[in-house]
Order: sequence, then structure tokens, then C-alpha cells
Amino acid sequence: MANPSLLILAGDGIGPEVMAEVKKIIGWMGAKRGVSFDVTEDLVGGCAYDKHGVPLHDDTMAKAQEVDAVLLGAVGGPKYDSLDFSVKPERGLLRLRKEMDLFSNLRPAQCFDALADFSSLKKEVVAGLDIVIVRELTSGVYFGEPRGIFVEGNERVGINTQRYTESEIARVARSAFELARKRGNKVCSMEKANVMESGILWRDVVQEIHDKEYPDVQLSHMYADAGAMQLTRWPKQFDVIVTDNLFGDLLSDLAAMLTGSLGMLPSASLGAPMANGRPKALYEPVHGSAPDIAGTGKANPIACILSFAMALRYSFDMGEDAARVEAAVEKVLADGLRTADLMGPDGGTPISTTQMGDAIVAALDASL
Ligand SMILES: NC(=O)c1ccc[n+]([C@@H]2O[C@H](COP(=O)([O-])OP(=O)(O)OC[C@H]3O[C@@H](n4cnc5c(N)ncnc54)[C@H](O)[C@@H]3O)[C@@H](O)[C@H]2O)c1
Ligand SMILES: CC(C)[C@H](C(=O)O)[C@@H](O)C(=O)O
Ligand SMILES: [Mg+2]
Repeated sequence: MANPSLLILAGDGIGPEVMAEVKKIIGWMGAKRGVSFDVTEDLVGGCAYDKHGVPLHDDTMAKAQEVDAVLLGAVGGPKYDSLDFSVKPERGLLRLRKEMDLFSNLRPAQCFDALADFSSLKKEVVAGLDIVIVRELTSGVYFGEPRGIFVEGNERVGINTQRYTESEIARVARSAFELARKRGNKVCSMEKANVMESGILWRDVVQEIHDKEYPDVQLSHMYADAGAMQLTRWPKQFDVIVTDNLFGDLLSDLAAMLTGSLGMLPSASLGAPMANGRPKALYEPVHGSAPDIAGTGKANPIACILSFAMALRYSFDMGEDAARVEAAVEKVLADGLRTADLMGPDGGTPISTTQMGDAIVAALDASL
């Protein structure tokens, strides 16, 4: 049988730095677990713009459609701030999500014991936290029409449209219910049904799918602003949160800070099954290109490494190896190894991106 295939799009800023550490784990899988991946690399974001004048070349898009899974680092940076909106680095990522139809974005927020003291919230609030935000990723205000900046009378008006069809809501709701059945069997759906028609429809459809297909799962509804408050007040009340594209973007950054750092949060963006039964899939850390620390060796590679662990679990059915990678991360943190983003105010000596990757590989070796 052919090796599983991966397209690596490391992107900009710290993207290539954290992805270099993932490549070590991919190498380790081949050398020590006998699982070799066929890896292709290409450009996305600002680096693709520099070479091709677009943030995602059509050939790269075609490759992404063919492989078993895409691994992405991060895109963007101040160098590209003044570019026309249509060719900004972020458009490359949005095109991948849209054209691969990756409607279900799983963003787990898990607090590792060793980091419970480090969160900006009290230890008892975050210790043992294990929740997943399921963010709708291909629709809503990110893609709705009409959109643009128009002139009305003597002033400009900026327009974006929040738009959801029933089927778009239904499919992401199903993915949240399916996930909940494998976990704590609880889903909380978040919208703003008090002010938005799209929120009313969202609530209705989630409830209908629940009643018809998943009555065994416990379902609750919350306004997204109250949800943000509850996430900081008592996040352990949640198991799976399902929400739209924009609220999911905001709530997942918030959830990241419960775990200690944006540098810890992985994600999986999943679509419909392909002919080989694997879902269309892209895996990326939740964080961005972190221009403030790019090139300094300070980036935490754990979010990107845990995203690869998600690829092992969701694309390749290698749950045991995924758990092995997660355990290796837990081990290095328990040993007190920290990148700069995980240092408390009382200091200590941080290790570099490369040292963190090497330590995780050493922990993987020790696990054999
Ligand atoms: N998926 C993506 O590619 C993605 C996601 C978010 C933002 N962005 C882009 O990244 C650029 C910068 O955006 P931003 O500054 O708002 O968000 P960011 O996530 O890049 O950085 C926010 C803060 O978190 C820190 N941080 C992020 N990841 C880290 C890591 N792995 N290790 C240590 N510290 C880390 C950064 O140093 C910064 O202080 C923008 O162009 C934005 O559009 C891209
Ligand atoms: C870079 C940007 C397009 C992206 C988003 O808004 O979805 C990012 O913030 C994310 O969370 O993945
Ligand atoms: Mg975001």
C-alpha cells in the first residue's frame, strides 16, 4: 500500500520554525515506528505572494486536494499589511479552507497538569480542563455576500454578511454531536439568537438535529457573549462547544489562554470523506505567525506538534501514536522544560524552539 501523503505548508513568521520541529516527529515515526509519510512541501501566505504574486498558487491548491492531509504552520506578517485585501496572506489560508470544504474545525483546549499554575486563571479553574470548540469554518460572515467597501452618498460603508444555510449548520452540528459521543456526551451551542436571525436559525437547526439524531447527547444553548463569560468563569462545565466561524475564532483564542499560551493550542479542520475514506483535512496550530518573536528561537512548537498528533488520530487512524506524541509533550512539560511563552513572572531559563522539539523526540524515544 502507498505511504500516507502529507503536504507541508509552513508559511510565514514562526510557521517554518515550528514546522521544523514537526518534521523531526515525522522523521521519528519513519525511523522508530516504521510509518513513512510521502511529504511534499510548498508555499502559502506571504512567502507564496513573494514568489507568485498570490498567497496560494493554483498548483498548490490542486496538491492540497490530492494529499491525505495538509499540515500548515502560520501565515501573515507586517510586511504584507499594505497589500491589496485580495492577495493578503490570510486569503491563502481561507481559500484552502473553502475549496477543501473543511467545515468542521476542532480546537481542543486542554490544560496540562504541569501548566495549571501558569494559566492567568486560578489553578482550580483550569486544572484538568479538557474541552473542544467545534468552529464552523467555511461559511458565516467570513464568506457571506454581499461584502466589500462601497460608497454611499458622501461616505464609505464596509459590509460583511452573516449567512448560514440549514445544511451548513446541520453538518457542523452533526460533527459536534459525533465528537461528544466519544467524549463527555455534552454539547453547548453558542450563537446570538437574541439579536441575529442567523442565530435563531442556528439554534433551531442544532436543536432539530439533536432531537432527531442525537437525543442521547446532552444539549444546551448559550448566547456567545455569555459563553465567553462562562468560559473564563468555570470552563470545566463544557465538553464540546459548537459555534459559528467568527464566534469560534474569538472563543478559541480565549480558550487558548486558559491552557497557558496560544503556543499550546492545536487544531484539525475536517471536511467530508474522500474516496479512500479519510476526511479532507488540514491541521494547523491556532496561533498565527507571531512576527514579534519570529527569528528569535522563542516560538513554542507544541501547538504545531499537537496538530500533527491530531493528524495521526483523525486522518490516519493512528490513535496510539497520537497518544504517544501527546504523552511525550506532557512528559517534557512535567520535567519543567518551558519555552519563553510558558515562563512565569518569577523567571527561570526558557529553552528554544529547537530544544523543545529535541526534548519531545527524546521523550518519544524513551516511550518505546
Ligand atoms: N492560522 C494562521 O495562520 C493565523 C492565525 C492567527 C493569526 N494569523 C496572522 O498572524 C499575524 C500575527 O497575528 P497576531 O499577532 O494577532 O497573532 P499571533 O497568534 O501570531 O500572536 C499573538 C501573540 O501570541 C504569541 N504567540 C503566538 N504563537 C506563539 C507560539 N507558538 N509560541 C510563543 N508565542 C506565540 C505571539 O508572540 C504574540 O505575542 C497576522 O498577520 C495574522 O493575520 C495567522
Ligand atoms: C488568519 C485568520 C484568517 C484566521 C481566522 O480568522 O480564521 C485565524 O485567526 C485563525 O484563528 O485560524
Ligand atoms: Mg484566530
